[in-house]
Amino acid sequence: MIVAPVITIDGPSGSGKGTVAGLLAKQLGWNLLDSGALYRLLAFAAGNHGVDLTNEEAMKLLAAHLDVQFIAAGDGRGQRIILEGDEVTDLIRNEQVGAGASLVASLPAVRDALLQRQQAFQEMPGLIADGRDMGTVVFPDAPLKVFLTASAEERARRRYLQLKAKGDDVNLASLLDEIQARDERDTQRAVAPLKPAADAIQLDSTELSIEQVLERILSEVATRDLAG
Ligand SMILES: Nc1ncnc2c1ncn2[C@@H]1O[C@H](COP(=O)(O)OP(=O)(O)OP(=O)(O)O)[C@@H](O)[C@H]1O
Ligand SMILES: Nc1ccn([C@H]2C[C@H](O)[C@@H](COP(=O)(O)O)O2)c(=O)n1
Repeated sequence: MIVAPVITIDGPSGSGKGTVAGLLAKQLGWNLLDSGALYRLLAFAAGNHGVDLTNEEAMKLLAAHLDVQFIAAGDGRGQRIILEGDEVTDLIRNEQVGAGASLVASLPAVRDALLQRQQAFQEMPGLIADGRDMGTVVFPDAPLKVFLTASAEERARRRYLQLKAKGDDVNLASLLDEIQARDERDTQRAVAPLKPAADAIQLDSTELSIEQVLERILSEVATRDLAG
């Protein structure tokens, strides 16, 4: 049986995983898994249904029955996300939902409930998967694993510019605090903590442009002859 190749991109919030994963998927014509969106959707759905984010049994049920569709927009806007029939693509992209997602993601039963759903994205001709545990837990046999980092200050600066461009009222110091709190929770949790896989390539993007990061990853794709 031919197995679709997977490129995993893990790293902390704001390091550029989602941006680079989307560009890579587009360039290679591969499928895309934004695993963080699943945790964000869960936190968002819990809010809609009045479920307590720390209630592991209730969150596990919500995860198992999450009605979500990822649709490639095909208009340069990336993928659109539909939750229970409603478009929530932009609604899940704020630090409040991100913090809720980080909380929910520390529950082992929730991670278990989402495992197979994530692995089902592995289809031909290939998959780009971004998150925190793509290379360590979800796709441990991936032929190319990238761990993308940047300093917390640079990540907060990027997030500030991103949210400001959307018209959000944001404060750089609070964003830095939120990013550091999320780093702490994501790296210190007992189950599937954020860490580089032993065989991951580590890329610090603090002083690299998006294009430079993409170029480095594409050169690894070529070296490994992954794109056929
Ligand atoms: N190398 C880079 N240089 C400058 N800006 C960047 C770089 N990489 C990403 N960005 C910008 O930083 C912001 C955050 O990037 P992105 O959403 O891809 O990060 P992320 O790692 O996926 O974050 P999260 O895990 O929280 O979803 C975006 O506005 C993106 O355009
Ligand atoms: N594979 C993953 C993906 C995400 N999470 C958690 C931790 C993050 O703080 C939160 C939101 O992710 P983002 O959209 O910011 O990438 O979800 C995780 O634990 N494992």
